[in-house]
Amino acid sequence: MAHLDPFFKQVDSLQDSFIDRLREAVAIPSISSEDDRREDVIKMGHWLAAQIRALGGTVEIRELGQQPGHEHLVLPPVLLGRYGDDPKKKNVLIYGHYDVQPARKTDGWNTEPFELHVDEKGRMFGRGSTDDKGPVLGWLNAIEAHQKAGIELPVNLIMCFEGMEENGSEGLDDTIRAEAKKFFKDADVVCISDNYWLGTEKPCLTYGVRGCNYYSLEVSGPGADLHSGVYGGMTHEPMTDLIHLMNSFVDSRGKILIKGIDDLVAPLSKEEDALYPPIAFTMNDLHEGLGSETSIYDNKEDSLKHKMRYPSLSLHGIEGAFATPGAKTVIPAKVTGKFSIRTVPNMEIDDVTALVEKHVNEEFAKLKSKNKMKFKVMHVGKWWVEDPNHPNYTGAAKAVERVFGVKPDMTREGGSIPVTLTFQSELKKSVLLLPMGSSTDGAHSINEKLDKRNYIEGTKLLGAYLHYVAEELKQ
Ligand SMILES: C[C@H](N)C(=O)N[C@@H](Cc1c[nH]cn1)C(=O)O
Ligand SMILES: [Zn+2]
Ligand SMILES: [Zn+2]
Repeated sequence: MAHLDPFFKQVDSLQDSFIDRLREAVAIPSISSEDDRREDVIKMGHWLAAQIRALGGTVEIRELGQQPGHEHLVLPPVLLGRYGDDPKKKNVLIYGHYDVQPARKTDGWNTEPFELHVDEKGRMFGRGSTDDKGPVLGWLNAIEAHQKAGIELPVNLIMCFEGMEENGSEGLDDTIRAEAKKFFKDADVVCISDNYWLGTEKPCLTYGVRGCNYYSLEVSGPGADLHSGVYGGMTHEPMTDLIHLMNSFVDSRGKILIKGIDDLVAPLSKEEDALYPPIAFTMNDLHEGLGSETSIYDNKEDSLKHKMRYPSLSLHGIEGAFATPGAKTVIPAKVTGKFSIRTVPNMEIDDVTALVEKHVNEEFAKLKSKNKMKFKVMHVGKWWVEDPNHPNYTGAAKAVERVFGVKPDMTREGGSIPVTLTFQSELKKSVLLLPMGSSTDGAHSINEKLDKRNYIEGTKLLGAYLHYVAEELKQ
């Protein structure tokens, strides 16, 4: 595919303007989980639609109405876009999200999270740089570089970009179901760039994700926060009860202590066991990503299995807890613990929830507390696994070899992208995850970044993939 060379050249010469495009995107604090940022999420959706239109694409802005359970909030729109409409070409459906996780400088960022900061090593710091604004813009960059190189895209693009991915993808599944036989009806394959390489050097193709069941647990008792000197020892304390419950879920080696969870996990076959040793990943890669040597397992195979094919339970935080510096002698009246379980084959969402709820009720009963406890499901998304031998994957593997000169690792993602399963089951088409960012990008963390190399070579990869997958689909 010699005709890709002028495209690659254009990507190189346009790199400064591609970085400016990312700078503009990062400057919009589109945090989907914070009520007072909802306007910014909507603004970001409109900014993205304008970018697509400026490149000659069309966009329908699908409004989703009020957010269920939070009726004071309007859901950000889903963007349904198209670029190219040639009936002789195959159609690639691309998905991404334009919302981001929360970020404040005071969380420990070295630079302002919503100002793109490029350092001397080419690391581009900013919230959303790798998750998922950089990859989404990679698709637009690829279109622009094709135009400037005078090369036609070999496929039509169908686009689906949402603004609630980091907050349960509210409203998206219904849109996909409603559009499966309409807007998405011509899609031949689906490609999503919204996850990460295992390390920093070798690209990967990802054929699975873990699911995520996210829960909250509220414990309340006193009518208001109390003075611990005046009432301590005389009342059931909500925080004490909550800490007991939160401590009963998982041990410090990551073993889930909720009865019955392990029985839901598909057994490891010999064939699957053999997939892990060849993966180019080292304990150093893991330690670099962790920023420490606090890994539970001391070998890569066990580490990878516990990321890719076993469940994990994480404790995320406690609302209402006294969390600011100082030494306030308070008994919080109401505290809400938040935790989630990353699920894997064959764990069904409702079976997991039933076991968690039973466990919580039994543990709370043991406390004989007069406090009130409320267990809630905040959001759920199921795991997904795809056939990695489909032409969607062989095409992508050829594109990786062309751009990076290596065969990609085949991985399953530890994070969750519930829409993968929705696309697979509603459209009955192959879904591929083709990541741009690396393991050290710090998605969801402080100092999130995307390396310039990953952004620029990643843009080439997304463009090259369209050519190779078009070829593979012809055969
Ligand atoms: C992998 C993807 N970029 C991502 O970060 N997904 C989120 C989605 C989510 C949020 N709540 C539950 N799932 C994740 O895996 O945390
Ligand atoms: Zn993401
Ligand atoms: Zn994310």
